[in-house]
Amino acid sequence: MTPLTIKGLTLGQGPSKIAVPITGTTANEVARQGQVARANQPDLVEWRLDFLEEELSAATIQAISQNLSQELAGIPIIATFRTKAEGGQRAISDRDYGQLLKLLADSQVDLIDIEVNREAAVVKAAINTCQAKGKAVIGSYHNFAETPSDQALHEQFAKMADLNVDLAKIAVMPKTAADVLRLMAASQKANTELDQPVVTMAMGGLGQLSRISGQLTGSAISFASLDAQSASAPGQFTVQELTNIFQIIGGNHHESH
Ligand SMILES: O=C1C[C@@](O)(C(=O)O)C[C@@H](O)[C@@H]1O
Repeated sequence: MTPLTIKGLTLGQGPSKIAVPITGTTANEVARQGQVARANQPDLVEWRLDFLEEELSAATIQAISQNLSQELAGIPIIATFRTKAEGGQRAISDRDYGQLLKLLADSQVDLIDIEVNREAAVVKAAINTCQAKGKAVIGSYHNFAETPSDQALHEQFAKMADLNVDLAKIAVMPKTAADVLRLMAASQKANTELDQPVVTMAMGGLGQLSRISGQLTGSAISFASLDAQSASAPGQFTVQELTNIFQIIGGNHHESH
């Protein structure tokens, strides 16, 4: 695995980095959450565009990303449109998804989340465009229903590696303790096999341990909500909680690899 450095922040080396999602439904609310996020000094901020109830025009994306980038003063920004099909707020056609990712490639964000299971041509073109514009691509796969088999998890990581993404992220829903442990083991294995850093989580209360065990699993980023009301996925700690936990357990040191 080769660590990835963005705006001076190195992912895949040292402690797991904390990303705070911004889930505002209006531009004003996004700006307000951006201010609160900055006060908490996270390593990264994730702008969840699927929460926005405005039209995702080029002008809107430019304006909001520029505002966030100024407000966050150097904190790297991830842009994510989590599609309904993968547990997000809004449905989108493959064509519109591809268009949106192109707009994001021209915006002020630093990393772009791309769901790798959309139409293959759309995914490939979007990855190329984003990387050509200097953005880091997070290949992502979310399963809100279950934890797929070990083989299926392996195949998802392999697909992301083939697509040459910059980070490979998998989030699953565990139904049993064994599912959580399988996800963590798949993460640890992928972390030793893939060239890119991995990001993994088992969602929900059952999966919470997976959000604080990056030193074992290699997960390079853990997502934590601004407050208990604005979680972007089940099982997230708040940023204050996660910061405290990482102070106690030493965050994440990759010496074991
Ligand atoms: O990919 C992820 C991970 C996540 O789903 C979580 O479970 O923390 C939260 C999302 O906002 C983010 O895009």
